[in-house]
Amino acid sequence: MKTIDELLSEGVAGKRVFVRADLNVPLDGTTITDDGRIRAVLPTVRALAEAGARVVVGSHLGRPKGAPDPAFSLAPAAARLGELLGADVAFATDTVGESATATVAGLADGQVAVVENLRFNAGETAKDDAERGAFADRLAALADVYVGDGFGAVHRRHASVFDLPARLPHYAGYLIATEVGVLKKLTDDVKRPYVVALGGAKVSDKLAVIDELLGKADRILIGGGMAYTFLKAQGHEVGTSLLQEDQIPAVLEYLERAGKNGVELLLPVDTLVADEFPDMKAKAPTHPATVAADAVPAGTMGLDIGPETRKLYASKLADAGTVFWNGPMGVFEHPDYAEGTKAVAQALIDSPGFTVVGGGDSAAAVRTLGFDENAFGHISTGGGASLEYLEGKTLPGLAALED
Ligand SMILES: Nc1ncnc2c1ncn2[C@@H]1O[C@H](COP(=O)(O)OP(=O)(O)O)[C@@H](O)[C@H]1O
Ligand SMILES: O=C(OP(=O)(O)O)[C@H](O)COP(=O)(O)O
Repeated sequence: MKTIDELLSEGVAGKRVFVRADLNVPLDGTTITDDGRIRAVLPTVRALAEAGARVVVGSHLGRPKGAPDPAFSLAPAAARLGELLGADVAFATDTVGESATATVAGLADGQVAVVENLRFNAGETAKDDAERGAFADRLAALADVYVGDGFGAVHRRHASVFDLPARLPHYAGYLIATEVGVLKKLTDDVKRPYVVALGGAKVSDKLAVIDELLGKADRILIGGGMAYTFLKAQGHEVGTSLLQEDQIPAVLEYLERAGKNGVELLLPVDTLVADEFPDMKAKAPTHPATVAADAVPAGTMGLDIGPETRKLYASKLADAGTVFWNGPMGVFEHPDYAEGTKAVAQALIDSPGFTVVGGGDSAAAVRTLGFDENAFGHISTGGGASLEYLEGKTLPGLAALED
């Protein structure tokens, strides 16, 4: 994999460099609640700008449906990037259209532009190679060189991640180099017990990784939205909690295989439930009830692990040699459902092992809940990406940078 240092030594002054970043930051309206992912790409953007490149930053934000949607505009992220760089950052109101073309043409050496959300274009995420390729061709017309630095999206076979680098000279940015360096250590030299804690809301993606993890981890702690598919699979009521019904057979097989392989696959023993999902903006008290995991009342929604589970999971992390944690244990954005995530974060800090927190929201959670970033071994900007790396999978966005 050629790195950005090689690009810089070859010289980039006057060249248009497309940086595929992951600026998928959590937003409250148009306010960025955690800018960690923007900070993470600064070294790459700054080095290119200082070397006189015309830097074009592209990213997705959220999961819009292949068409413009103001709720997912990258404008707030572009503004924050400008503040952090201490320089004006131009913003194109489309991704490959007239605004993008004019904005990029107007860049002077050393200037930076952000183009609008890549996923406002159906070609970005299309399954069809030709459709993705056609969009990648349009992106390629905006640049002379490609730098991949959106680690959080390298597991996606998307046009800007996979097809675009094939069309331009390509290099890995500093963030990708750092992330891969740390995760490689986790695959090459795992100190045991190796404990993986999984939660969050991207249930379908993350249930799938357990398949491989059953051959690697000693303990897997399940929390967040994915817990309820397990509880349902065991025949329990889960009310209106997040549920991936089609993965129930897979989950039953995981439970069986864990038993055979001697892997501890732990589920919550209690959970906090409420009648409805909390209003995040109001942050008003919601009066959750604590119930046993096998006694979720019909019509209620599980929103955090309960106090007994917090204690259980902390004890399972207390002697860990290595910990990888992806996915908040509950809806941590609301104070009534943050205790599970806080308890697991604290247990990582207290654990003697090497600890990695991965994922946009997990990283945001530890920062916004007031934990010291330096108390963890590594905070990765990618949840799904780091999980798939740890599974040993070939990641499209890394493979594309290799040839
Ligand atoms: N029980 C739950 N029900 C619904 N959402 C949940 C639950 N537990 C956690 N979440 C949500 O999961 C989201 C983060 O999920 P995800 O994107 O998978 O994590 P990451 O970005 O760290 O990979 C958070 O916004 C949090 O509110
Ligand atoms: O937030 C992200 O991943 P993560 O939640 O697994 O950390 C990345 O920006 C990828 O987003 P996606 O899962 O919508 O492709």
